[in-house]
Amino acid sequence: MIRFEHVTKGYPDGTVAVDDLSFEVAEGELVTLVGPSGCGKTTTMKMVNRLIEPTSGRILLDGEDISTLDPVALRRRIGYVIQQVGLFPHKTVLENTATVPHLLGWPRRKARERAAELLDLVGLDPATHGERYPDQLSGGQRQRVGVARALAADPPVLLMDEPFGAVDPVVREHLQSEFLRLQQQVRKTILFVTHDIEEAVRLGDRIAVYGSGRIEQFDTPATVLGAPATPYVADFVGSDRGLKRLSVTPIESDDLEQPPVVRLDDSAPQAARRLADEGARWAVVLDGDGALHGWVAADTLGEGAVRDHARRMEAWLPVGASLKRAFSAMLQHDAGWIAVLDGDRFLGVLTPGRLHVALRRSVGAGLRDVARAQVELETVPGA
Ligand SMILES: Nc1ncnc2c1ncn2[C@@H]1O[C@H](COP(=O)(O)OP(=O)(O)OP(=O)(O)O)[C@@H](O)[C@H]1O
Repeated sequence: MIRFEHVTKGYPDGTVAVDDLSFEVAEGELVTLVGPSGCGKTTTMKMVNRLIEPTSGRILLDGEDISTLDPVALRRRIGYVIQQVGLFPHKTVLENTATVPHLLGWPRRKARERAAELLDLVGLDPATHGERYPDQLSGGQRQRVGVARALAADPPVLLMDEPFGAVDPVVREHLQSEFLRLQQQVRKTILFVTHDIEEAVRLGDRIAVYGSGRIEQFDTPATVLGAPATPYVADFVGSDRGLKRLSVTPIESDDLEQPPVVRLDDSAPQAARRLADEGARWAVVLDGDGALHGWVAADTLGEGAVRDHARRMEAWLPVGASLKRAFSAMLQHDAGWIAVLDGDRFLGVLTPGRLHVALRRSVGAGLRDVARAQVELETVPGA
């Protein structure tokens, strides 16, 4: 969808902001560009909407060389969100959001309807917030208007330059979660600049880690954290990269252990004998429909049915949740294992041992992907 081919940007004073950059962003993919200040992230992004022209190389959008396109028409195909938001102070939130549809010549009513729909999508009530002016909103709300405005004309591509940089960490995390949810719905092709590695791994399908003017590694968050390509990347992602990896690795059904399972209506003495035979100290308890009810300890199984002795499960997780959530739930409930469900269906339990295996699996899987990434990076000398 967006392809950089040997793109270099040099300035007359000899500064090389971006040096022979080659990479590709697939349709519907969110790529985060991360690196220290001055490494060329913003330059990379601004070359896509031609706010900056490369010195050499070319950028293709959907196969078309963007240098052959009219810059104004090009920008209307590309949503742009920046940290300072850049809302027009004398226009209402609704008018701000409708800016691009208006420029595209949409009828006024249609543009306003679209703007209201978008405000709703980013979590702002158009009736309450739509008629306000930007200075009557909080910083987080202004960022959301910025995102809504960028999406208004439904551009296939979004460029986002530290869009959540100006808000406090709590609001920021909230905006990131909402943004991820939104991206699930709209599936735009996104280049997202940040200097925050946490944000980069949380949001990116893939991450480009920048050194000075060059990409040092371009891969999935799990691989960048699990197998940094260079000492520079290892240093940049931080010594706690193992912990960060927990948050980008999902629980898969293959990671789970299968403990003994009993049903609520089973006879308790029979269940006790079975657990004793299997040498198990506890079992998961399912109801008649196979949905998770809770668990039962072998040494508490007396007379009657399992339901008379079973305890409700305090915590469980959906398959696909992050290992970080699993680990955090184990700590919070002081539990040695956590049940994992697919909808209502019980899949198995995650234990600390399996969690470790899952972490190693995520790096292995990431490494298998490296072949693909190398193909894309092979034209970048030294990367
Ligand atoms: N007009 C210019 N003339 C000379 N050098 C420039 C010019 N504009 C940018 N640069 C330099 O290009 C390099 C890359 O800048 P860029 O804005 O892309 O960095 P960045 O990674 O986005 O940094 P930040 O996170 O601080 O925004 C920097 O060293 C910057 O000083």
